[in-house]
Amino acid sequence: MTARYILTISCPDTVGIVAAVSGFLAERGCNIIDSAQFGDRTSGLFFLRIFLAAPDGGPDHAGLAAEFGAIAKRFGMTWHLHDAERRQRLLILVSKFGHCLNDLLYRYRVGGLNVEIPAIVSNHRDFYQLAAWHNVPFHYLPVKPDNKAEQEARLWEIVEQERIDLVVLARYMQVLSPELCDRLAGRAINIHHSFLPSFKGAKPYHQAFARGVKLIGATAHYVTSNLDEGPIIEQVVERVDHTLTPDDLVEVGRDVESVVLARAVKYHTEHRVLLNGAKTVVFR
Ligand SMILES: Nc1nc2c(c(=O)[nH]1)N[C@@H](CN(C=O)c1ccc(C(=O)N[C@@H](CCC(=O)O)C(=O)O)cc1)CN2
Repeated sequence: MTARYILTISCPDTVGIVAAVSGFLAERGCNIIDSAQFGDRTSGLFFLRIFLAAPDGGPDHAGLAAEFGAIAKRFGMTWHLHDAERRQRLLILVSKFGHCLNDLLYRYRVGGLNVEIPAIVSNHRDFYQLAAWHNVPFHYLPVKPDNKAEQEARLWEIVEQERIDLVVLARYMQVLSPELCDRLAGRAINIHHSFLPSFKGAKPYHQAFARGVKLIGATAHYVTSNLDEGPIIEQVVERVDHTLTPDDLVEVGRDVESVVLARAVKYHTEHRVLLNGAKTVVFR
């Protein structure tokens, strides 16, 4: 079967990057199936994503990567050559609200996400049966006032034991420590139930009700030690009005949160998201 890869690149912007990369691929008989690029004039950085097919009998993954090194060095690239067929391994974290977890598990079941989900972790037992129904191991890791470090150590053990690529905070209502955020930098995505930067922290729907907004939304972002400040991957808004109570806003928000988180997980696991400082470039 023809090997397919996704090449992602970021580097200082200059003339000749696309020509050099496409020339490298053409010389090796690689076919470009899809390509997208962006030059950020503010940061002076260039971003490129190429979905490619390599010829049978040509260089394998390691061979292509080794040969690409010279070009990468010439342009000072941060780059990755991903196996397009490889399913990323997800760890889903959840607390008491299960709509995002339920949505992700259904998309996984019907093949809407090219991933594996070897584990779910929760600080509550509420979704033990949902996990069992989907045949996904469930780990109950309660958080008490004096056990945060031990709880996070056990969480990290699961990340390592299950060879986790991406941690998804699907309404996980515990703040991760700076140490864990550093270990999971660029591979932990949280769904915040507001249209950031509005209404950070806990209870954003009550804040929205009190403010009388006409639009509410949800934001998927990478997790950093600065609460709700991580690079944004996806946002969606929905119109609301004066007739809706806080509980009504929570209900409207459930659907928006589920869609936003699922899109962000899909974009990340398809290597469509590149970090650009405190922001992202998303090749949708
Ligand atoms: N390091 C980070 N950890 C988490 C983030 C983040 O951005 N950086 N996002 C949160 C999710 N979240 C909002 O989206 C959020 C969750 C929880 C809280 C909070 O104040 N939690 C209290 C405990 C609440 C409880 O026990 O129910 C706390 O941790 O003291 C604020 C925002 C996920 N983690």
